[in-house]
Amino acid sequence: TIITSISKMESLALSEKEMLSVFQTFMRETDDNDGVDAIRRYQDDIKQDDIYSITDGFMENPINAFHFVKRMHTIWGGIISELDCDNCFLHPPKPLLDFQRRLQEIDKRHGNMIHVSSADLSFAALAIVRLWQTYKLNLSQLIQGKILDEQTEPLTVDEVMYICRQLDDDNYYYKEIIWLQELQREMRLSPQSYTDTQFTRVARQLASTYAKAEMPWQSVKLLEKELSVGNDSLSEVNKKKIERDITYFKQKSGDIPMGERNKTLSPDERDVNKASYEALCRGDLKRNVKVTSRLVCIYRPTKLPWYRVKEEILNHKPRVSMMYNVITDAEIDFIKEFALSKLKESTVAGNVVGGTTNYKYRISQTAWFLQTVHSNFLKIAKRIELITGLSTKQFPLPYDAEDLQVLNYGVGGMYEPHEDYFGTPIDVAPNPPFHSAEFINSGDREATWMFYLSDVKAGGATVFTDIKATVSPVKNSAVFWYDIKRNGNLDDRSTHAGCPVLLGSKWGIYNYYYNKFL
Ligand SMILES: O=C(O)CCC(=O)C(=O)O
Ligand SMILES: [Fe+2]
Repeated sequence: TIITSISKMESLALSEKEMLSVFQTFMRETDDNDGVDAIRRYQDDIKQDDIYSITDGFMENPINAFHFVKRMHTIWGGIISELDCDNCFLHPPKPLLDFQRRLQEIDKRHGNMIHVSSADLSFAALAIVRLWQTYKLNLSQLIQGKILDEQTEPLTVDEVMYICRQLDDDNYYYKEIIWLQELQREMRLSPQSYTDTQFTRVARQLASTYAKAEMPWQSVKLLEKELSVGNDSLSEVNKKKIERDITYFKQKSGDIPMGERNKTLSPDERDVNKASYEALCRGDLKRNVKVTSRLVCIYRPTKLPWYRVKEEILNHKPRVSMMYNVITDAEIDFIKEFALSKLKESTVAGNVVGGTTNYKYRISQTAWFLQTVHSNFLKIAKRIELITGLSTKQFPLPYDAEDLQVLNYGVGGMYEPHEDYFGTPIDVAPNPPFHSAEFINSGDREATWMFYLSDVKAGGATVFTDIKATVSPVKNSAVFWYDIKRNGNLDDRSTHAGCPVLLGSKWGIYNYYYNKFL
């Protein structure tokens, strides 16, 4: 899926401009008598201004990204499925075949990305909810297209309803109700901007959600209110629909004794469990002064007398440090460019779930590189070795260091709390991209190094959930920590996460070093 990398989406936006131009050619070469109206009709949906307004950084705003994914899926996806329809055109005219061929060329040139699926759209919608929840965004502003101080196109009623349906599919009724109520409130502030059918749809969805949350008497109440408020403006058809719903929900309420109609809404268990992690992501948790008063910055010596690194010690047990100015802008530019076309969906590593993608858990794309792939990679591996004192040897086998992973996060991209160690010997159940031969006798991941290749405008911190530390990405720096104790035991205080990216495109290079204990 495309939404797992912001930078991939930026490339896709370039393809869209080319798609528009071949569509325009198709429009010029055909007319109403060619029997291709099914495609020509899309002319009205395509807003050239929207396509041309995409400039640098556009996709770094999740609302923009959502609008874009929606357009790619519904409009371009619609055109593509018309073109791919085998029985629709018995004698396809030449311009149609040309159009089809040109789109395929664009697709091929840009890495086969132009098919944006309904799954992409659903993930983008859920990303908006995740960001709202994690960063406690103001929902009214969010619906109006505003995140922090960035204003963009508002979410349409359709889009909010779509987001609500995604919540519904996952049984997140509490959140769905909050969203629907906010939407209803927005709409009532300027009723003239909406149709009575829109009001009816929102009210009926809200009623149905209340019923699913086992409060059908609330469904009755709010629909009755909708009838009285909208009395003059509702069409007969919509009134009928609402009346029918009222009868239905009254029946449902009938089964529930009056005394038991005091249920109130409460947040979903799944969200309650995440509250402290989310507070860390916002930087809202204060650490114990006993711990923080012992934290210092040092010039960390290396084997080279003239090379010292600015180290900010963020925690002692286990040691977690930020290292400043350890990669140059030139190296960063090279590596991003080098990695972009090789990015693939990130998998969740480990012996148990190894090699699987899980979009509830991790939303990013990764490219893996041997150090020898280019001198720049070898150079940064050597630098890490110099600074940490850990061996980064890859050959001869076994590895002391894994391949370098270049990573770019997606829309609302994150990596939920986890440990980097495997906990069991890696050669037991190796999974791609791990190859058994390289890891036999390597041991387990004992330390993690992560370069930040970008600043992140908002969100995207690396947080340690046990020691309660929040590390905000700073371009050119790196965070370094130990996952295994000196005695070789796994250190469960190393649990950490990459928080959802709110605004920006987060890039990193990750590297893991092996002990020989297991
Ligand atoms: O991106 C981050 O901040 C954390 C990533 C991480 O923990 C990992 O890739 O293992
Ligand atoms: Fe990690």
